[in-house]
Amino acid sequence: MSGGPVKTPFLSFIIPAYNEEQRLPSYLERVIGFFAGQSYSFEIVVVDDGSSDGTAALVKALMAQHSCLRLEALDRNRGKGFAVKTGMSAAKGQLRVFADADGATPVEEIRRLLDAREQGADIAIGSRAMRSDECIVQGRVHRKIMGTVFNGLIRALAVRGIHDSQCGFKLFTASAAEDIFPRQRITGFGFDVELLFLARRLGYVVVEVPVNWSDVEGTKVRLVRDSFRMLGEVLRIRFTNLTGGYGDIPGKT
Ligand SMILES: Nc1nc2c(ncn2[C@@H]2O[C@H](COP(=O)(O)OP(=O)(O)O[C@H]3O[C@H](CO)[C@@H](O)[C@H](O)[C@@H]3O)[C@@H](O)[C@H]2O)c(=O)[nH]1
Repeated sequence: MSGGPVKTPFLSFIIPAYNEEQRLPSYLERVIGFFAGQSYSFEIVVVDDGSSDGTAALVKALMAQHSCLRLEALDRNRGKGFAVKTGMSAAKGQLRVFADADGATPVEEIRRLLDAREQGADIAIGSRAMRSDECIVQGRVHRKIMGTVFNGLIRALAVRGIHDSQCGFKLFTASAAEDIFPRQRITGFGFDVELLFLARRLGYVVVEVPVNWSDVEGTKVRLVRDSFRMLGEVLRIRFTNLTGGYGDIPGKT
């Protein structure tokens, strides 16, 4: 566990975005409005993942009005994992949070991640699978079933004790981020699992916290195709670990 409570941190809020011209503007306005009312300083880093629509242009237009906003533009579509990694390395905050562009988890839920950090977490991850009276998870039934099956596999193959590896709402301290992200290999949706796997191996305190989440129309995830890809990525994590591909990390087996 590193450090105690962090007072008035500088916080980076990273949003990976791929063809998000429809969903991003309202979320960005909400995020900017929320942080403007907080006592700490912040930056918002949007990583445009080689979008073919007007995502980058709309962020640039908003940058003229909001100095807290930055854009990292990838020259081609590289995958959510690559986009988050890029945002994390461009970020300057003592605390670094990434969140999906559709606002499935309301930005206000960040208080739950910050509370976990105050209590000693190096990494706090939003979870849709933990029971809490305060939390509402709204989504389609087939996705919930797939999520349950996928997370069961994750627990068996890669990271024990995690109920929801895939929720796109996660906080890292700067030191944890700077240790973990350079080791990340997976560029697709399976990257969350790799991050958690590396965090565990490197001895970071990972705390899972229940958050509100709702299925927002316009998901880019293709259930069958992306589920198989993720499964392949999880197997790749095991293989990379077994063959020493992660370099000098404790507990390679
Ligand atoms: N599809 C896709 N999305 C990308 C890409 N690069 C960045 N993203 C961004 O990744 C985020 C998640 O995509 P959504 O379209 O919002 O999908 P979702 O159904 O809400 O995603 C859920 O499942 C994903 C896979 O497990 C999770 O990564 C995500 O957090 C959430 O739980 C969005 O911010 C999207 O712009 C890419 O190459 N492809």
